[in-house]
Amino acid sequence: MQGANLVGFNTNFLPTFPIFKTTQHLFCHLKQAYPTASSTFASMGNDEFTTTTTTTVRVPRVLTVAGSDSGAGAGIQADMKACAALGVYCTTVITAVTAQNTAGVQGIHTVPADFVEKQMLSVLTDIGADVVKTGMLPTVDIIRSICDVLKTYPVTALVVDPVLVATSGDELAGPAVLDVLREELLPMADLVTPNLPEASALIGGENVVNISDMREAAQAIHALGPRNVLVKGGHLPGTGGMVDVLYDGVDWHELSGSRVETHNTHGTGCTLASAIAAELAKGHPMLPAILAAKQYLADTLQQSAGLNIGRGAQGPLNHLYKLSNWGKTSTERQFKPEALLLYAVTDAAMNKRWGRSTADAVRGAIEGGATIIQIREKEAETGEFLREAEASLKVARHYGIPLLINDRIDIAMACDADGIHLGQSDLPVAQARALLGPEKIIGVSCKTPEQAEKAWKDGADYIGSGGVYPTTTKKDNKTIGLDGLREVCYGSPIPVVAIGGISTSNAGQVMQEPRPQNLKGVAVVSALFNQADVVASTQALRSVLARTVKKSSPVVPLL
Ligand SMILES: Nc1ncnc2c1ncn2[C@@H]1O[C@H](COP(=O)(O)OP(=O)(O)OP(=O)(O)O)[C@@H](O)[C@H]1O
Ligand SMILES: Cc1ncc(CO)c(N)n1
Ligand SMILES: [Mg+2]
Repeated sequence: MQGANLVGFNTNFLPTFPIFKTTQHLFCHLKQAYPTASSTFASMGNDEFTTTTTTTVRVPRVLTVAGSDSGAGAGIQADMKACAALGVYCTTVITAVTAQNTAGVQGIHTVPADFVEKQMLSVLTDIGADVVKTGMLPTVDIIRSICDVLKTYPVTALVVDPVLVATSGDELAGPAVLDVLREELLPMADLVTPNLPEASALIGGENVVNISDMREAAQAIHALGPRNVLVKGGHLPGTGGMVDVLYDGVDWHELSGSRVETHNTHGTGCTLASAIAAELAKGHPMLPAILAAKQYLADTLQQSAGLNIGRGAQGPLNHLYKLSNWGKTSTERQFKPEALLLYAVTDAAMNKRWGRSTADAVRGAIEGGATIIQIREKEAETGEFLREAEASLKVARHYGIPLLINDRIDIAMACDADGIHLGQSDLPVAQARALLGPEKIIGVSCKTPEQAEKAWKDGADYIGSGGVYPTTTKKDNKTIGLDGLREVCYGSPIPVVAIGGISTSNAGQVMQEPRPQNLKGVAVVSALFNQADVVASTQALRSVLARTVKKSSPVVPLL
């Protein structure tokens, strides 16, 4: 993940943005931020909210006035998805229907200005909008209609993305609209977001090809009336960093981030402008809104880099990657029950005793044939645990072996581990799933069939069951024996890994036939890590398992 860094941040900036235009608006935004607050706000004369203690949730609203992209990468479709991803309700006024895909624009059908106005009135007289964002505005009449409507129904902020040309190079609005854009719409805007060619067109055709040009262009566009100008650097030559230049009438801010190597950049401009509109609608001031939007765009670009949608040069983003992570569902990252065959659980004290780091222990176990790793850390402080987890994850990723974190969901999330292992008294599975999303692996320790059934119903991916034999690794741990293990296996259909006192001498017994079909392997600590040679100890256990679990062996090759 890379973030947007701010160069030359000026603290005078924040109060100059008129996000809270009236006291009334301030109350609205406070109410928005604290939707469960009761009638305090109402008693301050704000009749927009209920006067009883009933909770009313006021949803932040963005109205996008833009063109439809049939390929759904840019335009109205990008705007809706970006707003949805950021938790904002997005209404849509369509100015043109484009026949468009990842290769370019094949046709444009413009909506008559009076019908654009009709759509705007439908939205504004009923649902209303906190922020209006404009995109493709193909005719002078459409721009004039929008200005007229906005004069009658003013909003908290107006974000203008002066779309002239698509990423593909196709023209979306001719030079005919430039004058009315400059003279009528831009003076009403709180923010205008031209890319380099658009900045150049707005200032009369002078080239904008480097940061110094971007600064000058931003200032010249600011002189046309908008409160803030963000000149986007997506088209800057070179492969290094990405810089957008923001000018607020007083200072320039260079907002930098790293370039994501991807051809999936169709609609980045629309996405950025609507994400800014969404953050403004939530009540954030201009600069924080832009920074938050850039972070969202950077994360989305990163998450979409490997997607393969369409045959054209510029593919779309997965705006909703938090809901559906296409990059992961379609690859080997999905949990495979066979990965439980030889489950290595690290022990910090043991590693310390043998003078090895957790990452070295993990490497040894993987090289010896471990098929999944869990980092279990009972003593370390959070920062140290995270560093150990990150170093171990690097090793595990190198070998393509999943790595889970014991108990600590914060660590698992911070290092983007493959999942988490939870005990009965840890975070409930449902909450862990809500935090980690559908793709991460969640395992739960169970001693009884009832617990196993619950883990399954709550959405766990696997069960760890034991102690099968007495163990010294876990204090006060009840031994359930082989019979207890079998009962747990029959308690649910999800895969089970046996744990507790297992070594080369008894692993064969645990896995012997007849065996419940969902018993997939053994989890071990001491058998691997309380040994002088982790690789050799793991290899020894792996060959015992290979003899008993023949069918599983080919799935995870012995390294
Ligand atoms: N490959 C990339 N990696 C990181 N950030 C990018 C990349 N491409 C674009 N951006 C960022 O995306 C935003 C939009 O950039 P750009 O200048 O390409 O807008 P645009 O031409 O209006 O986009 P479009 O018309 O395709 O919607 C900018 O903040 C830019 O820095
Ligand atoms: C409809 C539409 N709006 C904006 C853009 C800018 O990318 C596009 N390609 N299509
Ligand atoms: Mg654009």
